Amino acid sequence: MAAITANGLEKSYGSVDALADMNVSVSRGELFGFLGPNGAGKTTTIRILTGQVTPDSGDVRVLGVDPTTDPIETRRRVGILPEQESPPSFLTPREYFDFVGKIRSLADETVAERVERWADRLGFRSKLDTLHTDLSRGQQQKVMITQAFLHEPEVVFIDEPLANLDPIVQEQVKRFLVAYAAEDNAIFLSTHNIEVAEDICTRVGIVADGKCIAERDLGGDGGSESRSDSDDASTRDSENSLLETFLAHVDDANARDVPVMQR
Ligand SMILES: Nc1ncnc2c1ncn2[C@@H]1O[C@H](COP(=O)(O)OP(=O)(O)OP(=O)(O)O)[C@@H](O)[C@H]1O
Repeated sequence: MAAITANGLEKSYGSVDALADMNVSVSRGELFGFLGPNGAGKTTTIRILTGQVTPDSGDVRVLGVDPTTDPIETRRRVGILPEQESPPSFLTPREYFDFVGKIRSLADETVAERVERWADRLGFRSKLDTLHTDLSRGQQQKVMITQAFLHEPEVVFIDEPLANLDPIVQEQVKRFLVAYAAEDNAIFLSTHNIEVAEDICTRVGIVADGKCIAERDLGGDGGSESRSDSDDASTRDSENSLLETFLAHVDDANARDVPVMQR
């Protein structure tokens, strides 16, 4: 059973069609990159998959739960790292993690032990008792990464996890994400950053105009293995870099005459 599926998702905001027949499926063990330009529909898809927005039509399942009818159970089971979200300015990281631990039904000792581990992993131990308002953007980002993984969820949705982090921490987070997905979890990673996707993702979906217009297997180590079903487009993709694939499909989509890859 796939960890995440979305079939035929449509969503409009007034006259703006954010999603138009979005289809995507992610299995356990995958670090799936969701790659697309501004306004392509990535955040809207994540918000539907995490029960924050109701689609106009289409079916979604996350760990067998329907986020449209059971958003609370969905959010209980998954981790979410939203784009550009800050921890509460009036709390310290330790207070915030205690709060997150409570709503995640974690024992106090479990929270304390995991917080220590994450503070060491990301290098913010000295800031655990500093108000968030006095932390840098990067330090706040480390806190947000920690809260997403605190309950060790089987599925994690991440919007641009590496923004504001220094190169050493970026590398640590990337290696952590690869290892976490490999432990039979699923990570859904939305990004504009093709190099990051190429570096760590097992597979990417390229999104434009509210739908997934192409997919590419990367073999999990930045390799260039192509999909097993070899139509002309995927054969061509296997010979191109991810950047070339991305630009080709997005340009095609913008011209609105792309032959959509069969999925
Ligand atoms: N709450 C909203 N009200 C109106 N329009 C919205 C809303 N949320 C998203 N949109 C529109 O829906 C489209 C898809 O937006 P979405 O945020 O899903 O794209 P995205 O791929 O995440 O973009 P980015 O990479 O810039 O974050 C855009 O045209 C956006 O302006």
